[in-house]
Amino acid sequence: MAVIQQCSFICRKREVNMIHIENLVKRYGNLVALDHFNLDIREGEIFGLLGPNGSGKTTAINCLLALLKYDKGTITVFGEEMHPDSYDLKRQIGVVPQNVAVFEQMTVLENIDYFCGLYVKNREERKRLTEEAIAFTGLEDYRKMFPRKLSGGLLRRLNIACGIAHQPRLIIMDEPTVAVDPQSRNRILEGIQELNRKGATVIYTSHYMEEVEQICSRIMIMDHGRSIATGTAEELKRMIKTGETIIIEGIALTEAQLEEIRGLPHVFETYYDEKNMLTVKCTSARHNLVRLLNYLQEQEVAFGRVLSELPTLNDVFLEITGKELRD
Ligand SMILES: Nc1ncnc2c1ncn2[C@@H]1O[C@H](COP(=O)(O)OP(=O)(O)OP(=O)(O)O)[C@@H](O)[C@H]1O
Repeated sequence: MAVIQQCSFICRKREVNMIHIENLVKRYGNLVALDHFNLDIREGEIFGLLGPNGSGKTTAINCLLALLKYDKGTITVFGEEMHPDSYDLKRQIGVVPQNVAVFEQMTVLENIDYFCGLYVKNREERKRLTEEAIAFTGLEDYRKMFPRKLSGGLLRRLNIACGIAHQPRLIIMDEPTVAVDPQSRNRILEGIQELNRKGATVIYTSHYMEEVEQICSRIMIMDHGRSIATGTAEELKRMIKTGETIIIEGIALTEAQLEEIRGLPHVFETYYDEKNMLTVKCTSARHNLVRLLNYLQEQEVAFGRVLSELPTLNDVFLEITGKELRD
C-alpha cells in the first residue's frame, strides 16, 4: 500500500505544469515580439524552444523571469504568478543567459561562489555546491583563472556553472552552445541531460535543430512570436506530408521521364536542377526508394550517389512556414 501511494505521488508530481504561459503579448514599440504566445512545461522535461533568430525565444524567457514587462497575458511558474520580486520562485530557477555574464575581475572559483551565494548563504554548503559545479562543468584545472584567459568553450562552461551551482529545480538555458567548439558543445549537451536525470526541469532555447532533437523530450517550434507546432520530435515529423526525401546525384533525365517520376505513387514534389541533381519528396510509405530505382533501371538511366533521408525538424519548419529554419 505504502509503495502504491508513493508511486501515485511520483506520477502526480510529473504531471504538474511547472510553467504556464497564456496569451502572452509583448511589443517593443510597433514590433510584436510575442503574439498571443502559449506555453506549458511539465516537471521533468527537457523542453526545447526552437526558432530562427528573432522568433521571440529570448523575449519569452525574459518575460517568464519577470525581467521584462509584457502587454498582455498570464504567466505562472510552479503554480504561482511571477513578479520581479518573486525571490522564493527565482531561488528555484537557474538561468544560463545567451551572452556570457561573469565578472572579469573575479576568478572562475570566485565567480561561481558569488552566483551561488545569491541563493545559498551558508558558507560550507556554498563551498560544496561550488566544487560540485566546478567538477560538473570540468573546470577543475581553471579554478584560479580569470575569465579573459579562458577559451570560448570554457567561458560558456563557466557561464553554465554560475547558473546551476545552487542546484535549481528549473534551469533555463538560452542558446548555451552558440560559438562553442564541437567538443565543448557535446560536453554541454551531456551535462544538460545529466542535470535532467538528477531531477532538474530544463528549458533549452536554440536555433540548432540537431541539438534540440538530440536532447529535448518535447519541442516547440516558434516563428514571429508564435508557437507553430509542439510535440516530441517524432510527433512533429508526423505532422507534415514529407515522409522521405530521396536525392539522386549525377542523373540526366528527359522531361518525359521527369513527368513519369512525378506520377509514381506517394511522390508529391520533385526538383531537378541544372547540376543534374534530382530531389524527390514522398509521403511516408514503404518501398519509395525501390520503386524509383526500379523505374530508373527500366529506363536505363545512369546516376551517381543516392541518398534517402527521413524528415528533419527543418522539413517541419519548411512545410509549415515555407522557409528554412536557418534563413
Ligand atoms: N530590446 C529590444 N528592443 C526592440 N526590439 C527588440 C528588443 N529585443 C528584441 N527585439 C526584437 O524582438 C524580436 C524577438 O527577439 P528575440 O531576441 O526574443 O528573438 P530570439 O528568438 O531570441 O532571437 P535570437 O535567436 O537571435 O536570440 C526580434 O525582432 C528582435 O529584433
